[in-house]
Amino acid sequence: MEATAIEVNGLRKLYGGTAAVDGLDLTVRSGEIFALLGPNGAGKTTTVEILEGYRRRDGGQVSVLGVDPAVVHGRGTRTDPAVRRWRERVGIVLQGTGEFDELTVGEVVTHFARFYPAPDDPATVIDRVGLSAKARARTHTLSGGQKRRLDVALGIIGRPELLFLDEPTTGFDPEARREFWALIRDLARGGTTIVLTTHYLEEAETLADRVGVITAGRLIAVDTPRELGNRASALATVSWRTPEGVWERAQSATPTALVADLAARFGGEVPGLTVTRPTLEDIYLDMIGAAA
Ligand SMILES: Nc1ncnc2c1ncn2[C@@H]1O[C@H](COP(=O)(O)OP(=O)(O)OP(=O)(O)O)[C@@H](O)[C@H]1O
Repeated sequence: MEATAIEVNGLRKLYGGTAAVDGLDLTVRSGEIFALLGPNGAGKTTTVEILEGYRRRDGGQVSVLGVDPAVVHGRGTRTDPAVRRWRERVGIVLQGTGEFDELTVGEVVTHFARFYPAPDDPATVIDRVGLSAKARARTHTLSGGQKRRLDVALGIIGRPELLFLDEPTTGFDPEARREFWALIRDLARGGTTIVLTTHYLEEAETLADRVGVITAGRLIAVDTPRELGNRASALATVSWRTPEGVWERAQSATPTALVADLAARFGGEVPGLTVTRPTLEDIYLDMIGAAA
C-alpha cells in the first residue's frame, strides 16, 4: 500500500472562466480519516469529484492510489483492466439510487456486489449500516436517513481501500449519526482511508485524524482537530460564581494557575467552576471569517 493515498498539487477547475478550485494542494495519508471543511461553494465537492474521476480538471497534478483519475476520461477506458482495477479500489458514496426504486435493499446491495471481484457479503454490509430490518423493503419506501445508509452500503460493498463520503450524515437523526460514526471508525481500523466532506464540526472533531479547511477553492489550513488554528494553545475561559452569587469569567493563557488561585481564595471548591477552550467551530468560523 502507498504511504500517501492522495496527492494533489496546484489543482484548478474553472466554470465559465471563474475558478471554483484555484491552486489547491492536498495530501491524504493512507489509513487516515480526513475531513474537508469549508463554506457553501468553497469547492469541496468539485475537488472530491475530480479525485473520484467524475469531473475533469483544468490544471494541476492529481494522484489517487498512485493513479491519475483523469485516465478514466480517455478513450476505451471503460474496458481497460487497469482503470477498472482502480475504480474497484475506490469507494464512492453517491447520493440516491433512484433507478432502483422497485428493488429491495437486499437486491440492490447484491446487485452492486456483482461489480466487484472480492465484494463483502451483502447481508453483513446491510447489517453494518443498520438496515437489516429493511432488507426486504423496496428502496422507495425508505426514509431519508435510511436511503443514506443504503448509499453507504453501496459505497463499501466492494471493500474499497479509499472511501469518499460527501456530507454523509445530512438528514441523520442523532442516534443514526453516532452509529454511522462507529461504522466509519470501524472501516478505518480495518485499513480503509476515508475522505469526507461535512458541515458538522462535531462530526469532523469526532471522526477525523486531520481536517482541511477550503475557502474560495484553496486549502487554507490542515491540522488535527485539536491543533487547528493553534486551538490547543488558544486562551482558556475560566468562569465561576462569587460568594455573592455573581458569575465571573476571565480569559487566561495559564488557566491552571488561575484555578489554583481561585481555589486558595475560596479555601477549597470553587462554585460553578468551568474551564473551556474555543471549540473547533469557534476556530473554524474565525478562520473562514478572516479568509473572506
Ligand atoms: N457544474 C457547474 N457549473 C458551474 N459552476 C459550478 C458547477 N459546479 C459547481 N460550480 C460552482 O463552483 C463553486 C464550488 O462548488 P462546490 O459544489 O464544489 O462547492 P462545495 O464546497 O461543495 O459547496 P457545498 O458546501 O455547498 O456543497 C460554486 O461557486 C459553484 O456554484
